[in-house]
Formats: sequence, structure tokens, C-alpha cells
Amino acid sequence: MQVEKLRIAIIQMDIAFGDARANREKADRMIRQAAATGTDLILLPELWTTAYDLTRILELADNEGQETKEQMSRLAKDLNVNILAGSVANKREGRVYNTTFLFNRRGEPMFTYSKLHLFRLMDEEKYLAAGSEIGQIEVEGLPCGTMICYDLRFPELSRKLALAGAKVLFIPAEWPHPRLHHWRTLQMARAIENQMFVVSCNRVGRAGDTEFFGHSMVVDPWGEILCEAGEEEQILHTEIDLKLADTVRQRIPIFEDRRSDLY
Ligand SMILES: NC(=O)CCC(=O)C(=O)O
Repeated sequence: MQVEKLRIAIIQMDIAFGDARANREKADRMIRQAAATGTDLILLPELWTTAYDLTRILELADNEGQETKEQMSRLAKDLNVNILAGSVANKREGRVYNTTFLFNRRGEPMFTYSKLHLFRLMDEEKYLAAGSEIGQIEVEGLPCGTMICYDLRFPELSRKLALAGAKVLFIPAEWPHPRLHHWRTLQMARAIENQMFVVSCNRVGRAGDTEFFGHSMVVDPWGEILCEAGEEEQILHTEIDLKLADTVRQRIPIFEDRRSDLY
């Protein structure tokens, strides 16, 4: 059965460079803390086990996502919560993907998505392989979508997910300064143009000269920001009411009015 409301906890964390053990311990603590307040779904940031330690990514990557799957599946089951496990460096057949995993309340793996668009400004295309399937997922019976960070810049992807029925779009990220304006504006645009909720989790902290600003947020289908984090580590809690997506879609029926005969 499809839920009408969804409580979400966003783990906006700093990530120790290349120190998977420290990051796993921190994520474990923060997930337990988030679940204690009561939530239906927990979202982590992009590459939360390794950060962008790309020159060592082949040795640091999680083999077939095994360690991540064990950790997240156990937490999801113990805490009775859905976990969209941000993304991790995931080694498969000698290549490393930037992959997210979804677990349901019983700890069962529900979906895997690998980032489609590799971000050249951070050398991703030199070290990582791109995914080949879109992130169409279901949370508590609710059709949703997921993408990873730079994927946000490609409006066709979120439109495709919306056309497939997604009412909520989840975005784990490591998006740094000086592009805060792009980060905020693009999320509002994706929410307005697709009349969907956009829920993001961006990391904080530094890696060398790169400063990650956080500003994880939840934008509603009308384009209003329901909540937005600052630039420190924190857990952001919110509840979304899915009826709003239907209300906005009825009020301005863009999915009926679009000219799919022309574009
Ligand atoms: N990790 C990323 O994909 C970063 C994307 C980004 O910073 C951008 O401006 O796009």
C-alpha cells in the first residue's frame, strides 16, 4: 500500500578522506540517532565511505558493495527504517561505480543505481565508470526516483523519472563551493518543472582546497523550500505530504499540456 506521508531524515555529514572505517562508524552513529527520533527513510550523502579519494579508489572501493550492503541492511532491519544509502565507490568486474543502494525496513536490498553522468571537474571520468540504468525506485509503495549529484544538471533525467510516476526525487551529493547558487536553483527548478518533492543530502567539510557547503534540503512540488540545512554537520528531519504533488499537478496540468508530439 502506498503511504500518504513520509518522514525523512537527512544525514548531512563530514566525510574523512579515504577513511572508510571512520566514515562507517560515524554513519552508524548518525543513522541510529536519526532513527531514534522516528523516521521512515534515512538518506546519506554521495561517496560517504571514501569521499573523492579517487587516486586510491580501486583499493578503497567496496567489492560488489558487500560491506555497505551488510552494514546498511543490518541497520535498516534493526531500526525498522528504509535507508537510501547515499552512494559508495562500488567495485564490480574491475571497474568502480558511484552507486547507491536502497534497503527496506526488513533490511532487504530493493534497488541499486549507479551515477549516470561523471563529473569531469572532479576527475570522475578518469577513475569511475558510469551507470547504465535510471534510478526508478519505490519506497513504502510510493514511486520515487534517485540520481546522484551532477545528474541534477540533466533535466531530461528527472523528467523521465516523473513520467514514470515519481513524486519524490532523492539526491545524495558532494557539491562544493562556489556553486551554491546552482545547487539551490536547480533543485527548485526540478521540483517546479516536475511538480515533485526534491530531497537532497550534501556533505559538509573540506577536501584539500574544496569546501563542501551542505545546504541539504527538501523542496516541495510548488518549489517552496520546506527545510534547508546550514554548513555544519547535522541531521535534518522533515515530513512530506504526498497529496501536495497531486494538488499541484491538478492545478497546473503540465503533464497533460506538454507537447510530446513535438519534443
Ligand atoms: N559530485 C558531483 O557530482 C559534483 C557536481 C557539482 O559540483 C556540479 O557543479 O555539478
